[in-house]
Amino acid sequence: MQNPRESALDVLMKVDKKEALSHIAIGETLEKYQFSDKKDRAFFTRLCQGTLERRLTIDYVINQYSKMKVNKLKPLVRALLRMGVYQILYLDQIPDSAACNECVKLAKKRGFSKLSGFVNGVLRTVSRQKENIVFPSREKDVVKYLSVSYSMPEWIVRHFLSNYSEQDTENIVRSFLEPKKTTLSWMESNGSREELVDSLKREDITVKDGELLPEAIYITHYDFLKRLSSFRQGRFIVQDESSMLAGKIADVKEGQDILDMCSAPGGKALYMADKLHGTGQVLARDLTEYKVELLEENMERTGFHNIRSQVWDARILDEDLRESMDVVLCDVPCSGLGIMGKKHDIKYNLEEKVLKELVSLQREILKTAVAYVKPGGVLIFSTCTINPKENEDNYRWLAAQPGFEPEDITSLLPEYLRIETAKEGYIQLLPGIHPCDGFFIGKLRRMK
Ligand SMILES: C[S@@+](CC[C@H](N)C(=O)[O-])C[C@H]1O[C@@H](n2cnc3c(N)ncnc32)[C@H](O)[C@@H]1O
Repeated sequence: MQNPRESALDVLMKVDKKEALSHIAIGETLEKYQFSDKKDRAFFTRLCQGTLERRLTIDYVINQYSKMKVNKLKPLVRALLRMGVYQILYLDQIPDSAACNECVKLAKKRGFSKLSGFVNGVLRTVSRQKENIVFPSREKDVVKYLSVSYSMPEWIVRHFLSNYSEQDTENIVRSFLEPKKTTLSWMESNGSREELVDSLKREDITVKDGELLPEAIYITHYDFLKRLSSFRQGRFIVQDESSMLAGKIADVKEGQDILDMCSAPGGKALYMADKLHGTGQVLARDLTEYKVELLEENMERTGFHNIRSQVWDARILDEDLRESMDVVLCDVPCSGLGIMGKKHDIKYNLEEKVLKELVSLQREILKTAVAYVKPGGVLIFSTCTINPKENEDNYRWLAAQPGFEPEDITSLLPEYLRIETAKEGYIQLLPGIHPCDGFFIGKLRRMK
């Protein structure tokens, strides 16, 4: 990586122009420069992620000190200013003068010499005024306050406030800005947990036990996961504990037939295949070839033989599978409001009207899902969102289907998650309140 700031600038512009999703653009650059200096790669990643996750706060600050509003600026100048302000406000180890100078140099290098003075002026003013910035007052307008302070669009803040207390809403939006955990899910079929931990430590990775499940391992100080020998040997998959919990609640037993209707890139399907210990079968489906290829890459890496992939639109009923499955997992496409800390694009790209469309798509998928569960079998419904219309309402609809009843999941949960709703068959995990992504899991059984 010749210049991490220039690489970050390219990513920020691509994302701003909606030419790529940020995690993909960042991942591609890291892959391209996988042998570059570890420090440069870490700085590049922080600069991209930090600038993106704080974008609304940064834009508010730029608008205070620039005579031209952020949305009127040329894309390159906008990206440079955002990146510069991020360094000035949030990266203590970078002197403000270095942040300004490097942005000015990049403006000139990219053919914007005439605007380099403007870039310099705005950044130097922000640097001088950074202790005096006036942010919206909580007392006057709590929505604006939470939106600007935690870089969250106002409609999402309003949406959270309509479902949660002001304090819980603040905890949720704050949590999205906290340092992200990378969590590995140990694949027990491919070696012991001790062997995995030893192998990670040998490659200088800091390892800590997860909080909710024994499979979970938190890692820090790693550089490029795909280069680790334990990754190549399929000893783990990257998976948040909330997703592992969906697999755990499915409570699979050796020899079972399992259908995962929306499975790519395969996290939960692999978790369940692992628990079958080489027996039974997971049929893992997704909508497109591209998605199924992502799943297949992970299948190949873990080497599991009891999982089969297939392109299939989950809205279409497959008569051949009617009442044939011990476990059906329906991890539906959703608004993703629970994972905005990891996927920064969601909060900026999602539109309120899409929430409704998602509920009807989910309902279409759930309608076919119920048909596949054999008498005595279970249906697991999950999402990575925190929207009652996508979660509790859909779950209630499922519970009202003839022959289905909610199943108490209390005994399958770690002690501290044994909340009241678990008895009614579901749990809503909230970021900032529980130590994982925002996630919903519900379980129902078809009566014999
Ligand atoms: C939440 S993600 C699944 C994550 C996956 N279960 C895992 O643990 O890795 C939802 C998936 O639903 C897929 N999807 C969307 N519409 C679909 C449809 N009509 N039929 C099948 N899959 C669909 C998306 O491609 C996406 O991969």
